[in-house]
Amino acid sequence: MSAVLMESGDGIRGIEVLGTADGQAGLLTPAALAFLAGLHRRFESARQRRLQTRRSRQADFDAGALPEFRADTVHLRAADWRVAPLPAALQDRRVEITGPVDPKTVINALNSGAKVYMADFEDATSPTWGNLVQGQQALRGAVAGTLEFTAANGKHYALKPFAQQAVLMVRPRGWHLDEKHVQVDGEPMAAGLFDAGLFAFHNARALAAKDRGPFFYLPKLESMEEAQLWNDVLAQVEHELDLPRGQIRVTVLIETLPAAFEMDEILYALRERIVGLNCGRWDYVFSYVKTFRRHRDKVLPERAQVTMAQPFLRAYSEMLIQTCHRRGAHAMGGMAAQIPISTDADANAAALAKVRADKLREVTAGHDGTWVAHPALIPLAQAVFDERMPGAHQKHLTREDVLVTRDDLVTPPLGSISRAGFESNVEVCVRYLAAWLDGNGCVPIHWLMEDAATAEIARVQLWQWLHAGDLHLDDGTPVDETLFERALMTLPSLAATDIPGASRINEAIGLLDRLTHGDELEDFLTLPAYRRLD
Ligand SMILES: CC(=O)SCCNC(=O)CCNC(=O)[C@H](O)C(C)(C)COP(=O)(O)OP(=O)(O)OC[C@H]1O[C@@H](n2cnc3c(N)ncnc32)[C@H](O)[C@@H]1OP(=O)(O)O
Ligand SMILES: O=CC(=O)O
Ligand SMILES: [Mg+2]
Repeated sequence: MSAVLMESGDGIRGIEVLGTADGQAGLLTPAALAFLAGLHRRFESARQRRLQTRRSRQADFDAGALPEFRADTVHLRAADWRVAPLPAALQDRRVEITGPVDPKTVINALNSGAKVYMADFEDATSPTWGNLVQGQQALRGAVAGTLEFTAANGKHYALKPFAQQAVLMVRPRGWHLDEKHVQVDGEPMAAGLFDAGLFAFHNARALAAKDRGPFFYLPKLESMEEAQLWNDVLAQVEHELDLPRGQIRVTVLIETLPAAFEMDEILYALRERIVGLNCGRWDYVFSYVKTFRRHRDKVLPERAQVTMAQPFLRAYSEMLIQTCHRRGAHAMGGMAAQIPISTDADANAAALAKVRADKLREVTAGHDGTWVAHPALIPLAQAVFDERMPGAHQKHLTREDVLVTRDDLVTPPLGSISRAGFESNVEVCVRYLAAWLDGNGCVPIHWLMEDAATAEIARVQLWQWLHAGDLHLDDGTPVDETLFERALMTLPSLAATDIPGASRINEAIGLLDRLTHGDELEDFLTLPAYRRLD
């Protein structure tokens, strides 16, 4: 790593940029670095306090406490208030495509015909320095309308005219992650502040001039105080960039179990800029397992059985719809993991049928839009929403029939763990980790989209199953070290294949082995894995 120490007397003293990537000088200008350092100095201690609160809340859960609706905000839940009116560009969000931030994906997604493209620095991006710099450059080119790309096979990619493009939203990384390549006064800056701050610094005025934002998706929040912190950050960004207050708009992912108990509160904390909540189902399941890591009575069945039709997930999504519609916000659905299967027509039809059923469930329940993983799924999702949702949204569906209690949200579904389910968790963890370490944050594995959220479910389940004691597979086999080691032993041969990240397979096996055997559950896979990047 090389270091660029900015210490002229021009207000950017103390900023160190570690690592080099093509084009970084044009992004990390002295003015941009000063702006980022200002955000760090103003908000880092508040971020650390919020992370400490997460740790103490988890200690309570580990001691047997259950999440509960807050007593100190009853008045806020009971009162009538609505979020600020939504901008025209975000009235109709029926199909949103998400994807990593490399130039080809950015162009394909913006050209895809979806209403929105969420450019993802979180679950779908491995945050190598090169990926981050390239992603910020691609997004800057996209906003300027100049982004082009030529692939190694010679295929050329260019943007469609602006009016035909999806609306751009950006998902910065969550509060838990550091960006180690930018150090301020000797501390790594918050990854989310780096992603959102740098994007806003270079693009906010151009987007505001077109009434297009900036628009952000905020991931992995756990409380209204964390939402308030984002609100403070974005108000400061608006102030420094001379944007009108409330110009920056956000959609918040409700993808942690604690946040499900604070939906109203999160909307309230961000009421001047929030436009919707989204059911981030994969991180939500991950968070459920993590929250109840020490609760023997809340062990989930294998990943494939934990579908949105399970009562605890249906309760969460219906409560999200009810809450959003009461407050004038969009209630966005989530992502089915199936992707098109190019090699087998029957399997492809079955996969598409699962996606269609998922979208039908969402639109029938009252969601105002949904996510797809792949451009080929857009027509399918759009057809389902067009048929059932003739208007731009369906916020008139107030879902007053929904009554969700704490027990509805925390009661686990019945189910089992098969040998295939156990082994699949081991394989997915190893293959995903290997790809991530190799710089690829979203990969197809057995024709399912796997990203940091889906892989996390597999990882924390393995830890919980092995630490719960006295669990058995559905064929009676004990869930123990022997079962885990046997499953791991089959995987080193993957290093000789051409799957994404093959060269990092053995490293991934070692890391999963350590994570699964640890006495304490690591909060995020990406924390130890990030120490190995770059
Ligand atoms: C839990 C959550 O957080 S969900 C959000 C995070 N997850 C995501 O964003 C999923 C994004 N999806 C993807 O990355 C990909 O679709 C994958 C990895 C699942 C599958 O990728 P591939 O196997 O490469 O797909 P495939 O080969 O069928 O791609 C065909 C074309 O579609 C493009 N494409 C595929 N997915 C996307 C996408 N999400 N956005 C834009 N273009 C895409 C490919 O670039 C390729 O383009 P080309 O024909 O110009 O070369
Ligand atoms: O970010 C989405 C999720 O499901 O997790
Ligand atoms: Mg997520």
